[in-house]
Amino acid sequence: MHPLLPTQQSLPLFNVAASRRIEARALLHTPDLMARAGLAVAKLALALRRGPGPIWIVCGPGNNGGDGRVAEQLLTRHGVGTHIAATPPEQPALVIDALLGLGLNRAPSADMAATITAMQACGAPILAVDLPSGLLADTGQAAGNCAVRADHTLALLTLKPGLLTGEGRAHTGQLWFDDLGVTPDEPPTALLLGPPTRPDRRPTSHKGSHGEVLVVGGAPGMQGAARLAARAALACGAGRVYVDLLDLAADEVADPVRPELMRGRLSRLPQAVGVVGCGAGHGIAHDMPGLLHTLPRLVIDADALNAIAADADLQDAVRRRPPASTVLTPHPLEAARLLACDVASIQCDRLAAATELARQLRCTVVLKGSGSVVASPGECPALSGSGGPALATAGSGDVLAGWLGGLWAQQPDAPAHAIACQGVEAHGRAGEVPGVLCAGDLIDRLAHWP
Ligand SMILES: NC(=O)C1=CN([C@@H]2O[C@H](COP(=O)(O)OP(=O)(O)OC[C@H]3O[C@@H](n4cnc5c(N)ncnc54)[C@H](OP(=O)(O)O)[C@@H]3O)[C@@H](O)[C@H]2O)[C@@H](O)CC1
Ligand SMILES: Nc1ncnc2c1ncn2[C@@H]1O[C@H](COP(=O)(O)OP(=O)(O)O)[C@@H](O)[C@H]1O
Repeated sequence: MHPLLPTQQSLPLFNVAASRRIEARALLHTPDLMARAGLAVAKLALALRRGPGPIWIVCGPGNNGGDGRVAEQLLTRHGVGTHIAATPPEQPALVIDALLGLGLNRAPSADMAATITAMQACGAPILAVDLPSGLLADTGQAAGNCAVRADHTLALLTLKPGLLTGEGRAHTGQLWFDDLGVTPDEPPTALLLGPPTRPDRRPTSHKGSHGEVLVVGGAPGMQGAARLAARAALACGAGRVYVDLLDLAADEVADPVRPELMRGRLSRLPQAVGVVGCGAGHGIAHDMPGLLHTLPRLVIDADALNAIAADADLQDAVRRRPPASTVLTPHPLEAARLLACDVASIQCDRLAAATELARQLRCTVVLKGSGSVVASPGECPALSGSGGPALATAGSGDVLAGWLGGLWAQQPDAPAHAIACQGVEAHGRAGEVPGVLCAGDLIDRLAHWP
């Protein structure tokens, strides 16, 4: 067994209803699923325990608790000290959280909440069985005020989306997976993104082979955002990158730090990939009809999203664009504006929110944040398990938009969904560093990744 992330391949994710169906069919020919689950838990517990103390196993009323009890029997048979109770032993070497799993259907009862608090306070590392108790498998939200913050989570039978999006990453710790020898026999609810690829660069290629990007944004005082996007597109390998800085005199340089970048205008670059909205302010609303009408491939971010949210005609213009030609990259607040709701409504079910926005505007949506979601009409939604708080800094979203533009310039025939999946995963993996990653440094890491 090894930690799941970063994944070496794309993996299917299943919500509660699908996991239940898969489990029911598997039990017909594999009745010892719980024995397999308990064995997997016991093996991992042996590897993770710290110190000579007993392993504290907290078992709930359902099959999640059943997995814990099987693990307890196996560990005892192996000569390992165990303690099954709602209260801790002296100096436990590990806590196995088998209180609540897939069957969580309401906020934990007061007794359970007290046990969760005791697990958290006992000082030993916590291994959650299948799901951290109190975390909803479909959405990654806590069902009540408290959910276990595990150091490790061993997902069993299926991987659930809530382990990876919403608050999931804050509760699961290191993620492990055992499929219990069962191959899922139905389509996934979503896909966990595998390693991203980069476009080939043929030995005989020239800059004209790698496409053009036009970044439109950068109102006065916010030019950095547009420049970050343009630098990211350049670092990604786009052949030529132009910047249309709003309200900057036409003879000023695009970017004093990167002389490779050029000034450009929509009228001269009707075939470029547009990356629009980064640091654009309200002024971008005026340019949006022309950009939406003209450019064959568009990545729309930040203020351009706000302009669309505020204008039904622009929303219609987005919907009328050819299929698979538009990517929107909202963070949760921008998504809330586009769906006319609040951030909590977006975050309480990120997969559903991204899918609904993609349906309404008939385009690809990247809902950013921990566990970014890529949703497009007619596609299985994708979830990224990559990225982390090092990316929670101004400008990292501009870098993503520019990187997507750079990828698309080099792969003009690729559909929006494929570009978004490649870019989101590359951006997340490049952003996995301790501490904080400034946006400019993120571009360097992306350029040299993998
Ligand atoms: N079957 C197998 O072979 C396999 C099973 N597997 C394992 O089974 C797990 C799923 O088991 P499960 O369906 O029994 O659900 P589980 O999470 O144990 O909880 C249900 C119980 O909790 C209760 N309850 C719910 N919410 C509550 C709350 N807030 N506060 C208090 N109580 C609450 C609920 O009560 P009720 O709603 O009925 O009142 C019910 O009694 C899965 O996660 C995995 O670990 C896998 O290893 C694969 C093989
Ligand atoms: N905690 C986190 N975990 C994973 N990714 C994150 C986290 N915080 C931020 N990010 C990523 O960083 C980027 C931030 O984008 P955005 O909010 O638009 O910032 P800005 O507008 O400042 O560029 C998104 O791609 C988002 O997914």
